[in-house]
Amino acid sequence: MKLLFIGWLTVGLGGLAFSQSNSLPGRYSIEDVLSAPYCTGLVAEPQAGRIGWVSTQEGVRSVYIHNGRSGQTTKLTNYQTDDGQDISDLHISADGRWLTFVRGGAKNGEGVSPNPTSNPAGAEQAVYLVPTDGSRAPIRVAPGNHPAFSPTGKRLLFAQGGQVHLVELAGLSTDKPITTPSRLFTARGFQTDFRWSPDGGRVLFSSVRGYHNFIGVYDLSQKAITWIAPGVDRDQAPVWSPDGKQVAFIRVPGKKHGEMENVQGGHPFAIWVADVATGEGRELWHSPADDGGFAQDYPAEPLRWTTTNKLLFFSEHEGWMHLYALPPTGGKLTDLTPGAAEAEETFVPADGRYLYYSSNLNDIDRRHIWRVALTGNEAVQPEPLTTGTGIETDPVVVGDQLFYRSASWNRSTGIAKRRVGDTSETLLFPTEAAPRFPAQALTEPKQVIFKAADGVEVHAQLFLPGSTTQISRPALIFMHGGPMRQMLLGWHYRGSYYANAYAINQYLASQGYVVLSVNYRAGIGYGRAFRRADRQGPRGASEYQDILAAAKYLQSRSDVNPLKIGLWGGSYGGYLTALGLARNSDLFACGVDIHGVHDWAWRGNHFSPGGGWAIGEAEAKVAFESSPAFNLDFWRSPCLFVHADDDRNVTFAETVDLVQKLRDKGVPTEVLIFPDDAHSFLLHKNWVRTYQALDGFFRKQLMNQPEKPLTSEK
Ligand SMILES: CC(=O)N[C@@H](C)C(=O)N[C@@H](C)C(=O)N[C@@H](C)C(=O)O
Repeated sequence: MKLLFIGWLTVGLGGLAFSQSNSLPGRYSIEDVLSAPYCTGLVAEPQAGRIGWVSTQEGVRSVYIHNGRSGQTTKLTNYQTDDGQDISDLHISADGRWLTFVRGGAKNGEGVSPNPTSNPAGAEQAVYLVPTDGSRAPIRVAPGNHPAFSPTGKRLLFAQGGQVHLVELAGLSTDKPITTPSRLFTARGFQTDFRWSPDGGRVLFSSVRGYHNFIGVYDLSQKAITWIAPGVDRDQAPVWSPDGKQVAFIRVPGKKHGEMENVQGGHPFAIWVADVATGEGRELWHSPADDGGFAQDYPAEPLRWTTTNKLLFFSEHEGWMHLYALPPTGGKLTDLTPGAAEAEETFVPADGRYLYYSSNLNDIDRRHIWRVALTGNEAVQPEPLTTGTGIETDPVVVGDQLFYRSASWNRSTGIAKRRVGDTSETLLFPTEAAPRFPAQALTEPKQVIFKAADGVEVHAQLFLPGSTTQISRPALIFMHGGPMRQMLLGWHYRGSYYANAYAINQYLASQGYVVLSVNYRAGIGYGRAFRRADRQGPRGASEYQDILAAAKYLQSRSDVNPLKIGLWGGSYGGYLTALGLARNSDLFACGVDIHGVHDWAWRGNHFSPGGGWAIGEAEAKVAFESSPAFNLDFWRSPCLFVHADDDRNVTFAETVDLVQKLRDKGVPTEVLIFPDDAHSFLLHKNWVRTYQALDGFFRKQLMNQPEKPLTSEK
């Protein structure tokens, strides 16, 4: 696939020439720092003593399984290329014999899956099954997603076109190990959130129907659906009681005419319980305010019913994302994860005795694993299971072993284990470092805290070049996307998008820049008030104060050249990059804007109703004024724009429009465009090209050095 590299190059005004002697020769390349395997999708089947995960290395995605009893790790797939086909949604059957996964990206509104290689045959999203003994290659079951094994592991449900399908798993010895998939039942709406009953005889699901959702139970023997407490609400996240006689679910108010999605807002929610036999339900608890939405969207398991008969759910009603316990008969609500911190990924073993979770408690710019007892009446006492300067997330427990995703400031995210209670970890995967990965050449980021003009405290991570000579260096400000994200003092856990960003900030420091990664307001990690800061984004861009404060911090450093401060970021970070250049080209010498939002008012009308931020007609003016596109008269600094045109999060037109308008004004722009890739680039080589272009652009603009020749395409 040929890349379009259209340079609209106008030599930018340089300001103070940056001394050649300050640009340190890179001790490693961009490909080197992106060469380590990166592990995601950690899943456990404790009954079978197994865990599974996905390892992505330079775009090659592989599925692994580890047998906790034998200690053996087996690679179950043999994909060989940077093919742009994501692998996700792993599950292991209770008997441990099968693993299922989804390969390929979800369809968009036109029913098309991402096809980043521009494969003329197109691309699909499909469900696969693979025996855990590695005896055969994965079996493509059917187009679809959301696979779910039955309790015996002999059946598999999956979604196709919003309907529930079933496949039976025969013995491996037969030449036909699975039956032909068939639709299990038909219901109106879009079925999701499948849950097998403990006896495997019924399937619990959510039926999404526009303004409302119903919870349904399909009985396989009666071939009948029972609707659970149908109302005018959006019922979601249903779970079974341990005895299969009841279900619990989260009830969110139904949609009103004209109501639009708002990623930053919240909505009231309630916890309900119902009898399956009668479908009759009742409310056990409701949030005191609009504390739902993010609390249910962010975690993998928004609601659980433990075998120790407790309902566990997330809520922000006390100002932080905490997990709460509620008796299924109603009554006292218990905060299981107290403290000025957020709880994220969770795991509860079958015995229901403990909750394991990841949190930034007592270490707000990292993540560690904690545990809290769910039985007995003793006071809630969270116990730290991992500490130190690493980043640990996604806990799962098999027997007495705790497995989790483990990273540090100079190690990409792998899979580690330790006996519960031990202070040291064993790195299970990868078993050896990638040959080119420059672990010894990386710099440990330092925590920096400063205040914005309105007094809001902002956390950041500072990456300093290795050289100790105090010289006046160029500096770069990195801004994450979302904006409900948080960069950390180590390799990021939220997929390759942010793991790559962390790696490139390391690389830029190695090139001689002072790099500051800014956790601006509207991000997570610092409580609900910070995340839902007033007048953010399209309502006034209040978070821009934090970027100005970051610049002020850098200007105060004697090792920074105040005339050579650049901006870079992706998506929401691209938005803030463009906003900085539009509003303060006097402060920011240049920028790299990767698929940024540039016109909130346009997004509110053309991306989705309200643009995901509930931007209505009444707010269109303030939304436009909060956008980079609002006033381009003062934009002088050069900008490199990078965007893929099958972007389903930030429309490609946002960059086409802005670049054309900047060209009309003679503003120096460059573009790097990837036909058919998506928002978070699915092709590793596109990330490499992006960062090579970013490296060359900053070298030219901030170090007055010629761009390095691009490495040849592999
Ligand atoms: C509806 C909406 O805006 N959802 C946001 C999560 C979103 O898509 N944000 C993008 C602008 C963005 O920053 N995307 C990536 C980088 C992310 O981290 O979400």
